Amino acid sequence: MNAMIDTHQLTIRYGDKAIASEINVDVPAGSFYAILGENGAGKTTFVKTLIGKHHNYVGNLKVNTQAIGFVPQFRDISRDYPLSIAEFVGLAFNRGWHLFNNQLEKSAIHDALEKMDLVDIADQRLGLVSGGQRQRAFVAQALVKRPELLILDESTASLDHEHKIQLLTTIVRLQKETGLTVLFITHELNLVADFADGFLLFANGSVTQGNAQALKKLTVDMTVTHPENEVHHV
Ligand SMILES: Nc1ncnc2c1ncn2[C@@H]1O[C@H](COP(=O)(O)OP(=O)(O)OP(=O)(O)O)[C@@H](O)[C@H]1O
Repeated sequence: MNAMIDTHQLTIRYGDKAIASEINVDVPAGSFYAILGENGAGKTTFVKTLIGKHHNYVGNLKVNTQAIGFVPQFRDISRDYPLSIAEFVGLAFNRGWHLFNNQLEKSAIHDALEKMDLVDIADQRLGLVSGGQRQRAFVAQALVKRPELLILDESTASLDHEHKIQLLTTIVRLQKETGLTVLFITHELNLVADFADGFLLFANGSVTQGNAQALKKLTVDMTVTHPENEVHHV
């Protein structure tokens, strides 16, 4: 299968300090990969490198698409945020606050809203909807330009269990139906162990790649260590 992401002896740094060294990974196109590791292990820096926002690295990095949707970890949306969900999703076209989207853009916005099950509430203000609906809107905005690679940075972290499952189910359905490649940064192995095709584990300055079976084993091992059932320290 074609690789979506392919690295060879990739070392990512801040200044002179290596955050992750000699990374050799190969993420197949169309797969769902969990990105795992403790706080500060380098996951976010790795994805910033993939999307071209972090340039301090040596070695080889190939990302086989320019069409990348990224949902960052933190977004400050207060209750008085003025835009509706549809307007927020339309910001992907970068027209600032005056939203005059053309027909093609409008249809792409509608598509993204549909994919994330947001059509019925598209006119509601983003600041006033539930946390789960807001996360879906963030993902919809990342989908507007029809990416081939979708990267989510802890998108389920703030949600209750039911909404975590709902969001993930939608994303996995999209991945299967459209051949999207998904990188999902998470601390919750239990959440992804049943359907991820593989994982990249950031630990001790290096990265280990594993398949679905290895992820299940890792999850069992970690759940024994962390009986609260949510794994925060890999
Ligand atoms: N702008 C920066 N300058 C210098 N060092 C940084 C900068 N941003 C992050 N770091 C360091 O790089 C390391 C990796 O951080 P990164 O945010 O990539 O980790 P992470 O695995 O995404 O963590 P988390 O799970 O907390 O989001 C950390 O040690 C962090 O302190």
